[in-house]
Amino acid sequence: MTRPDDVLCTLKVSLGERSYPIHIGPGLLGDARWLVPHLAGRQVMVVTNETVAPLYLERLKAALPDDLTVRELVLPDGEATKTLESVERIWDALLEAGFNRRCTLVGLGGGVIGDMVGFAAACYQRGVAFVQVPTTLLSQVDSSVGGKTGVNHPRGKNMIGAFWQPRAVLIDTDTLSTLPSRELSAGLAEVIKYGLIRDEGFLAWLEARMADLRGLEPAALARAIERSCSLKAEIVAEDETEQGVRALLNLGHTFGHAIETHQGYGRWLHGEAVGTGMLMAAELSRRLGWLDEADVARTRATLEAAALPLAAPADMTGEDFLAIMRLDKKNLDDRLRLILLEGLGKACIHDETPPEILSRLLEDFPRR
Ligand SMILES: NC(=O)c1ccc[n+]([C@@H]2O[C@H](COP(=O)([O-])OP(=O)(O)OC[C@H]3O[C@@H](n4cnc5c(N)ncnc54)[C@H](O)[C@@H]3O)[C@@H](O)[C@H]2O)c1
Ligand SMILES: O=C(O)C(=O)C[C@@H](O)[C@H](O)[C@H](O)COP(=O)(O)O
Ligand SMILES: [Zn+2]
Repeated sequence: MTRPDDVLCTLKVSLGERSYPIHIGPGLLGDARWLVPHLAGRQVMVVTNETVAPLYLERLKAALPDDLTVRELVLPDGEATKTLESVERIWDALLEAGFNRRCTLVGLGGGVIGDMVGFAAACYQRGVAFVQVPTTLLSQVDSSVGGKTGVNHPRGKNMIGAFWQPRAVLIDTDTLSTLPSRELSAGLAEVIKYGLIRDEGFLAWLEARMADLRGLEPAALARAIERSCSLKAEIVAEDETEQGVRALLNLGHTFGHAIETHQGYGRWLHGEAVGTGMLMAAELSRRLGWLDEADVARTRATLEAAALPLAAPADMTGEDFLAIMRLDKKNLDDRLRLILLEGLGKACIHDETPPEILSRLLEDFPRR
């Protein structure tokens, strides 16, 4: 049994009058004290997938008191299942169980589950409570925090969704012990993102500790999760609905989402596409005169140390990129808005990239 003081830390996401906690530590999943205070009423629907269920569902359910009505829904796995049809299955299950407005949805899994459960909660009976229990590194450092929820459309990532904040985020660091190494690397891409956009010191720390992180060294992982969540919480508190600074969290995503969409959801992991996209953003920043060769080399080396791909798909042309990038949610009117780097640790929103410089980058960036 985990004692409360075993929790490594609790952070807070402050949103005006509202706030919610992010609890980070080993063993949280199986301890009622972290989940039960955040339930809205007596009805609980735990939504997970077929990979995570055999690993963690029983442990989570065992922590819930017997006098609650608990239902579970186990969805298929994979980015290709992040669809409205999957969300409809959640709504069907809630209605079938007769759940009302005081129910709570619990998303147990990676970002795909978390994004869908959050969206289901945002819409069910016009909005019910939900709690994020993220089990991948990517979901622990990024998707579980901040309230972006939704599903993909064949024409673009996360095109249908809502801002809907969880009541709490419970990060059980023990769950990372079962994560495949490719998924760990994908999560490291979003961790590196925080260093690149906002914290050069953290980037330097990541360069020094990358081997420990890939080796699942507990203290290194805890520090990476805590710093990432705290940077994300700070940005979301400043700009909940992406009117300004929150767009910086999209570094690498305009290119990365284009790769995911073009290749078919699931072929590239989100973190892999974002890693390549961040290198594209760094190279574009260099061509605009903001970064020097050494900055780009450092970005490339950090991504390489995390075992992330460094080249775009061989079958994707510059025009393929542009066609999808034109639909990006950050764009205003007909202007492409990109997140670029004025320096390492300093990102900016840019909507004046000369089209010929962008097109050349999209054509001559390495392919694999
Ligand atoms: N809402 C946001 O702010 C936000 C931020 C970043 C990413 N995202 C979204 O998150 C998704 C990517 O999330 P992800 O990388 O977690 O992918 P994912 O949810 O597909 O999980 C990755 C894989 O790991 C498995 N898995 C999960 N936990 C495990 C564990 N502990 N042990 C073993 N296997 C485990 C999953 O079943 C899946 O096969 C994308 O759809 C992306 O768009 C959203
Ligand atoms: O929280 C945010 O804001 C982010 O942009 C985090 C991203 O890592 C994440 O992939 C997000 O889902 C992308 O959002 P989108 O609005 O570009 O779909
Ligand atoms: Zn992302």
